[in-house]
Amino acid sequence: MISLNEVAISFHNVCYEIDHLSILNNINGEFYKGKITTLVGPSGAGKSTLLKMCNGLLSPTTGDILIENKPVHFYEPTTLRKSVGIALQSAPIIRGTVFHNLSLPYTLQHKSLLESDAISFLEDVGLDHTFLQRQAEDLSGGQKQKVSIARSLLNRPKILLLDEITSALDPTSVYEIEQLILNINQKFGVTIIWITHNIEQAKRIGHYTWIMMEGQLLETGESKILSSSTNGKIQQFVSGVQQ
Ligand SMILES: Nc1ncnc2c1ncn2[C@@H]1O[C@H](COP(=O)(O)OP(=O)(O)OP(=O)(O)O)[C@@H](O)[C@H]1O
Repeated sequence: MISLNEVAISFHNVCYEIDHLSILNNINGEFYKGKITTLVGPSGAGKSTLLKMCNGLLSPTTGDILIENKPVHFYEPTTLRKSVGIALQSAPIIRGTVFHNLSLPYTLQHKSLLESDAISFLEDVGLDHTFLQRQAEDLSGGQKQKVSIARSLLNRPKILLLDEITSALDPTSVYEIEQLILNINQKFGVTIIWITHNIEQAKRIGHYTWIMMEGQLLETGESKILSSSTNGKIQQFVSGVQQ
């Protein structure tokens, strides 16, 4: 039986310009519900720009982006930010305890986070209750990233955007973060879009991959395209990154 993927986000002829400079050029493609899509390409290809369009941080100059079949501008910005979470390379941590850091999205919504819920969010990212009262600034890079991911789960997002979240981490932490993202994807069915410069990671983690270059979407498909693509530019990019 063929199972058809449902679409979480679709791009239709999306262009983005700054000061008449083309940053994204006619992007057409789909991110599938409950799947992990890795986004790869050389520095400056437009990956972060494209990611920021998925939660309304940036808007296309022309073209349309649909989230669950509705245009991005249909959603109220705070509703959109709740259903599309984001985690960045440098996990933003503020002074105070892990509990204080975790509570932040709720504090901003004038809500309070129950300690039992905070523990459950920490457990989802592989940290036990003893972390709750630790000073967040004293944590290792990998632990800070886990707290940041736990915080981005607080609003129970349907979609999670990840921008190079493991590029500053040691191999053990990289492995742990990969495992917890896989777990979040499987346990909660969260759609993941993950920018990475690590081709092996893109193949290991992604069900699908988008390959971008110079503001264009060169190829999309199952992540094996990173090995099997016959496009010379892609072959050159992949072999260059792996050297
Ligand atoms: N506000 C801006 N003003 C001018 N140029 C910008 C602006 N934002 C992005 N750009 C340019 O757009 C291009 C794409 O940037 P973007 O950060 O999306 O690339 P990227 O693929 O994520 O790169 P990297 O892998 O290095 O993070 C780059 O050439 C960048 O310099």
